Amino acid sequence: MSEELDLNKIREKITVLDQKLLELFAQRRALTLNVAKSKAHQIRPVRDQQREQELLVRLITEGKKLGLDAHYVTSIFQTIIEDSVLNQQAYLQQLANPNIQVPTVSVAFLGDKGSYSYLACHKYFSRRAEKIIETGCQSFGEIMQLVEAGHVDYGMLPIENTSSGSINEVYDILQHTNLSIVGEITRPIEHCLLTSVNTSLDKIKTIYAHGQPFSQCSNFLDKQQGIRIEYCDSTADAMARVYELQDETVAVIGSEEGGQLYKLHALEKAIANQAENHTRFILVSRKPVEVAEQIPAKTTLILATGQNPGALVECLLVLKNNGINMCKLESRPIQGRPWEEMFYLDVEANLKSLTLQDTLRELTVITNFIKVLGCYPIEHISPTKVPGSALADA
Ligand SMILES: O=C(O)C(=O)C[C@]1(C(=O)O)C=C[C@@H](O)C=C1
Repeated sequence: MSEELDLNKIREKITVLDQKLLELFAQRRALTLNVAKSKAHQIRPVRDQQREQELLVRLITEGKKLGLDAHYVTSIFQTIIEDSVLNQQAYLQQLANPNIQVPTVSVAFLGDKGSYSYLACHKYFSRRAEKIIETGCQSFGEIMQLVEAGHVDYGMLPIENTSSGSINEVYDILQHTNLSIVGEITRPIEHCLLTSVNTSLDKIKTIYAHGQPFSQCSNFLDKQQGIRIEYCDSTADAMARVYELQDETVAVIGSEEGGQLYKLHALEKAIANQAENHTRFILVSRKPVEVAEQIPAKTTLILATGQNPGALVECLLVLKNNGINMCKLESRPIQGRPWEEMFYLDVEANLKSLTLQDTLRELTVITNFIKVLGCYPIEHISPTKVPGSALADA
């Protein structure tokens, strides 16, 4: 066989190229850290979407000359830019909060190894800490208690999901805590049906699942006949039970990534009702953080209005008049005060800004109760769009 077609030889060449690519990625990352240092100096925002667009259009054009598809080039560089922005944000946050606990952090989360919360912790701290000391918990209340008592630095809590909506239990707990929200992370939730032994769907008699994944996969489950659902405290708990059983008639709903930690494999993938299924998690801590001016910030408030008509509208008008965008509004009953509601608002503004300070003063006058739950960097990096003309002839 000619050397050109010798598989081992070709793979060796690919390995060499991949190594070079990695080194180039690392070099680019190091340069963007210098960009962050320069921006810290000049107080310029991390994100510069005009620069991103110019960069993408140039790379698409150059890529086409090399026979590379425009969508391929776009998706690679959007991922690189997302990493660059998140890295710069993490660096600037360290500068703004020199007292932040690093390089080792302790975090409490729901479930055990492999739960969606566990995966969110690892993703969140991957660019912020060298070592994570993990504490899996059985309930959201336990997570809050561990952080409040100082046994751990942080608690990771799921707060909303694009399919099943807000997680009320977490909202209710936030009414009664002194902890601050210091970060957020949104993760894709890719539910799979996982098994511990080789089997087929028609043999499955019992599915273990936590309530949230169960409701998010209701369409798939409705189609399965004669299957019993066994509710578990967490996805990790469900996965551990299925691993122990080593039974071809049982399966669990969980992520493929988490399942790997329990030697489970996916029998069915993408079983959620909605193809795009994401959960937003919040990170709580005893001490609030400051958000660097170069980073887009979100502030979460809770407030209670009087029972008079239009009371909430009045509050929203204060936001409107101050040009503050509200990205989430939620209401929950106030315990012990039937029919009265506590409102939770996420606004896109930095607590340090004069505009938000003025807004809070105005809101204080017209509400019965108001509290800031935290101000933290917006973690969601929406990809910069490239003009259709650049993508054409792909
Ligand atoms: O050039 C900058 O200003 C950067 O911050 C670097 C970079 C990139 O990684 O290329 C990242 C974020 C900006 O939105 C634009 C470009």
